[in-house]
Amino acid sequence: MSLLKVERVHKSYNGLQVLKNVSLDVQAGERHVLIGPNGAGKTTLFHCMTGTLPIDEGVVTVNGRQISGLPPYTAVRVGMARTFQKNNLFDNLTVEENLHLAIAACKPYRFHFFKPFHKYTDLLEEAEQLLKQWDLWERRACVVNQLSYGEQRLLELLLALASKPRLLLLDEPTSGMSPAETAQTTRLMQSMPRSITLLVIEHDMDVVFSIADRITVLHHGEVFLSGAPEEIRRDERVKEIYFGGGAPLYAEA
Ligand SMILES: Nc1ncnc2c1ncn2[C@@H]1O[C@H](COP(=O)(O)OP(=O)(O)OP(=O)(O)O)[C@@H](O)[C@H]1O
Repeated sequence: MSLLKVERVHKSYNGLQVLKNVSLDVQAGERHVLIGPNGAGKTTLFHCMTGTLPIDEGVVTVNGRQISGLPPYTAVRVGMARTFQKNNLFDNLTVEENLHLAIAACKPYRFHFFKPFHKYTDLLEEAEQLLKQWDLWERRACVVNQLSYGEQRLLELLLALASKPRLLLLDEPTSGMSPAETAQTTRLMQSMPRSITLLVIEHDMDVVFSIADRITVLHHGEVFLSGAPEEIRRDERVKEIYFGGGAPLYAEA
């Protein structure tokens, strides 16, 4: 069953056409990875899907509900969450405080000035569970600007999970990470329940082929090819697009 449908989307920046007739179908539970050279239009497509940028033409639906042409909070309401290439964290707050804010933002709370924070037990328990589940419990009292870049990116992923999304869009989740952090983030994506559908922009081919059920290649703003990982791996034209041919897209086991 299709969860996300992008149909014939066009987008230009000041006359420069960046997306041309892009269609994409992401099945519920799928791990769908979007690849393509720098400037192919991948992040722009995320912006268009989430309503961060208006699209010129086309339709985006989640679970049959049209979200294109509507404000970004509509995407959140239908269960979409995303991370960005750059972190959007509160640098001077702790890991735990950032998470508390993210959880609170998704709840219909009315905070009471005289109610001590420790009385919001469901919120605190939810934060504890997420921190333990995703290996950030030991780092909960650290101020964000004391974390490594990789830990900050991991925290941002955790904040996206706090909204209990059914569709999670990750924009280059491993960029700038050490090999150990990349491995940890890959494991995290692999271990997410299938109730969360993943659409991931990724350049690291080891990560791509470790997580993908399906891969879509974007090139010059158009869908060049969409298929199973094996199909993409063997396609000479995809190698050509990425590396000018020659090098393998992914080391054969
Ligand atoms: N705000 C903007 N105004 C004008 N042009 C833009 C803007 N944002 C992106 N572009 C251009 O649109 C094209 C697609 O950019 P986009 O960031 O979507 O590509 P990408 O595939 O995500 O690249 P990367 O892998 O480097 O992140 C590029 O030519 C880029 O220079």
